[in-house]
Amino acid sequence: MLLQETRCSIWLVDSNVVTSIRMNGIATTMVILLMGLLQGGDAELYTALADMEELLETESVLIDTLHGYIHAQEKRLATLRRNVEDYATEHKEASRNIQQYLSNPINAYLLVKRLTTDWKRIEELITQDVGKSFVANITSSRGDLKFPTDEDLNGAAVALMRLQDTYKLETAQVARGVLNGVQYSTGLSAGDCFELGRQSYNNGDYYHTVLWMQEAMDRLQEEQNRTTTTKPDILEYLAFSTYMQGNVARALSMTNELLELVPTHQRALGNRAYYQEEIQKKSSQTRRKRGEDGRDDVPAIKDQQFTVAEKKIKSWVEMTERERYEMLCRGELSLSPEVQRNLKCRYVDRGIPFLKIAPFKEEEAYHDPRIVIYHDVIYDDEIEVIKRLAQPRFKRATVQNYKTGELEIANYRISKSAWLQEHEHKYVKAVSRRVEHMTSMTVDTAEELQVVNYGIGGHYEPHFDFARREEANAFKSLGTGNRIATVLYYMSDVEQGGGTVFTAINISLWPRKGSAAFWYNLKPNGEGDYKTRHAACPVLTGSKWVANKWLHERGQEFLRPCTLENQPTDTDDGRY
Ligand SMILES: O=C(O)CCC(=O)C(=O)O
Ligand SMILES: [Fe+2]
Repeated sequence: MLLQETRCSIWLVDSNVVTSIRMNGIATTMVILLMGLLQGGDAELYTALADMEELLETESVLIDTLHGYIHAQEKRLATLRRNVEDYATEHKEASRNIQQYLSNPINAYLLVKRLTTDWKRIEELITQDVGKSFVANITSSRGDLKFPTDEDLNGAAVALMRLQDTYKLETAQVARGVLNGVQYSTGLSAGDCFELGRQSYNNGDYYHTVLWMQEAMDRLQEEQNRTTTTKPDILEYLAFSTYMQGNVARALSMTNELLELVPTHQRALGNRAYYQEEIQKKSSQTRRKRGEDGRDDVPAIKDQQFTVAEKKIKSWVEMTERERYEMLCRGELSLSPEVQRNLKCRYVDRGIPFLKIAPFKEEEAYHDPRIVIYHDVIYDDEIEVIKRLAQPRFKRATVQNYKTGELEIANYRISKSAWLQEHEHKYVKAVSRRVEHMTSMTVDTAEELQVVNYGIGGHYEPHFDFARREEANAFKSLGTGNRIATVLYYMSDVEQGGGTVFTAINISLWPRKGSAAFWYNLKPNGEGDYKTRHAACPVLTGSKWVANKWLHERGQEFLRPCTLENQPTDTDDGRY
């Protein structure tokens, strides 16, 4: 069980805001997440964890079928064994005194019978294809059973690589079933590692191919019954990927090792000649260069070390957004103590009678842009109903192509989602309308409730929720203007990973079942606030469920009066 930080321990009512206290480092136990309900869904099973539960159902049918097949085979073999034993006994009897045996007409008859009808029956037993009916059984129920496709296998492998990179997971640790120091499963065999390497290879990802083929090799040395893969197979992939990574000498030595094991390996023979030629070409080029300027153009080891050292001390402003995103996902960037001190937690009632009895718990996560978290604003029974309604309608989440305005699937957004309308269930309506109390805006012009479930490595890379000027067509058909604000309900805890991170202001929000994050995407003058750029980190372990409510500009004119001025652009820590 992992611990998750939450900063609020004391909640103060509205009137006490000025004197409210910020508390740091209070740990709350996160609940390990159980997967959602088992229902429909479309292709691309790996994109939502909830859909993958159906694969366990498929596996259970396969296990039953295999047990049935083995049982039938055992029965067949037992009959054959009995028959052969009978034959042997009679034969032994006959061999003792052949003439005497055959002089008995019954024996003579039985011998003939054994070699005619009895043998026919045995022949039938031997040639009988018990397997066919079992395979036919699975094939006929294929319509009901969900089978993953090769695309699913590839998607799941790519997701694992993404997790490995984002969370800096060591290959050997992952192979042992350890994720971020937590032991989860029994681990991977050499053959499993080989398959991961092969998937990476098929994607042209030679970096991960090398990592996983190397791991396959290490695992193979440890495995007692080395049957899950073979050394020559690993060496072949390893050598070529090492070459593609630019290390010809190493690729050559691996190919030589392969040829020692399989001297007639045709591809290896061809590759060896090619690598040798490459090495020769390179060394004559280097000789020529040295002759010209008297020095080697390979960077000195010292220079390389300097580059690495330089990387380590990069400030966050110098980092790429990708680097910041990954650090935020790992929880490695946090707000300065001065900024944290000014963020408050308070009870709010907004003068609404119902909230006077049960006020919202509002936690400030950032000031500019203002991002707040409301705790305990969606209840377990509401979550269960919403998940149950959404899952049969799940579709791979889409993104808008900003040139064409078309919705399409993209690898930078991997999840499944469904839209729910208020009239479908009183809970959908309640959850939608509650947003009005949180935001003091109307949801009359808001989009329907978007329910999202993230599968293995599911994520959504940095993006804006609002449409930028160049995306003029984005919400045209809705006729309600741009997305003025976002309310993001968290409908699950996430055991590891799955944070919502803001890459321009360096904050990470960690999903907590029952909470909701709220922020304005647009400044009061209607311009998009680029500081709201955010992302959903890949889910490392657990299943992540969220629901989006996007509010639009229309109808908010008197609720959030616009100004001609922009909001101030400086954050209170002066970093942006
Ligand atoms: O799932 C999250 O944490 C964020 C999702 C998000 O940004 C979106 O759906 O637009
Ligand atoms: Fe978003």
